[in-house]
Amino acid sequence: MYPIHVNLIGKTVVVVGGGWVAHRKIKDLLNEEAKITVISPTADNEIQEWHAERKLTWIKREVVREDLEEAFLIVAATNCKEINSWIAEQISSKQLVNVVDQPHLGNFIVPSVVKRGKLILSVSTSGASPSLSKSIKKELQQKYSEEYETYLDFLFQCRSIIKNEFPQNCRKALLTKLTDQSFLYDEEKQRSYKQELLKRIDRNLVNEPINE
Ligand SMILES: C[C@@]1(CC(=O)O)C2=NC(=C\c3[nH]c(c(CCC(=O)O)c3CC(=O)O)Cc3[nH]c(c(CC(=O)O)c3CCC(=O)O)/C=C3\N/C(=C\2)[C@@H](CCC(=O)O)[C@]3(C)CC(=O)O)/[C@H]1CCC(=O)O
Ligand SMILES: NC(=O)c1ccc[n+]([C@@H]2O[C@H](COP(=O)([O-])OP(=O)(O)OC[C@H]3O[C@@H](n4cnc5c(N)ncnc54)[C@H](O)[C@@H]3O)[C@@H](O)[C@H]2O)c1
Repeated sequence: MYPIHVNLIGKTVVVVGGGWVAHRKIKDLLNEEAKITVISPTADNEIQEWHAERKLTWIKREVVREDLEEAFLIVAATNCKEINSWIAEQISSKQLVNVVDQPHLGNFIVPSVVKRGKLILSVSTSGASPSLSKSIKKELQQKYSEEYETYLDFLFQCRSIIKNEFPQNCRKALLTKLTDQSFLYDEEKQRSYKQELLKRIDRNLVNEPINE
């Protein structure tokens, strides 16, 4: 299994089924700003609310082949094994499909995820034990606290400045320095370091060492 992070903004996603498993996958897909269509004769209350709020489109019937044609990504999440396998058979080699009850029939599986802003930690057991993925996720939630969100924004901004303004030969040292744990919980230190970088650029001192 080759792990990748896919940009789903505006992409057409079809979820077949409207039960608990579909619900869990849809919740995460909504955060990705995908264009979601749910095909299912029944849908749980929250899926119906999302439909009413126009966050997704629920088509209240059984799936047909045409529903799948335009989709970039498909989740086969019905409680019917035969329907889920049939969905996997309809998919072209250019589409992504997740089959929730027979993962080997699809071409991707969904990991357990911790998000802290730009930091994304995803855990998979290659399907061996979703429960273990969930429990490792809980350990990571403890270890990687909320502060990482601000810290990642700081790293992103400093790295952009360094990449654009500092000479190649001193970039690596500066970038490594930024991952020093002492920055993590200290927003004041983050601010002053960023100021120092900008000051260096203003004064044309980009080759001088920085003592933070
Ligand atoms: C990570 C997570 C993401 C998500 O779904 O959002 C996810 N499953 C989660 C939870 C979970 N799933 C199941 C249980 C009950 C306990 C158990 O069975 O262990 C629990 C625990 C719970 O609910 O507490 C049952 C289950 N899951 C699959 C099957 C079918 C099979 O194995 O054949 C069955 C049996 C159904 C049956 O009994 O019939 C299959 C898959 N589940 C995966 C992902 C993929 C592999 C991930 C990996 O590599 O580890 C894969 C292969 C396909 C996929 O769905 O992409 C999410 C954690 C959410 C979180 O982080 O909080
Ligand atoms: N991958 C996972 O994480 C995971 C976890 C638990 C269970 N499962 C498996 O996922 C499957 C679904 O579980 P659930 O709890 O969501 O089931 P559920 O019974 O709550 O929901 C099934 C949904 O599929 C819909 N459906 C049935 N036939 C359909 C059709 N022909 N076209 C469109 N929709 C149709 C139903 O109307 C219903 O909304 C189960 O088979 C279970 O084995 C997977």
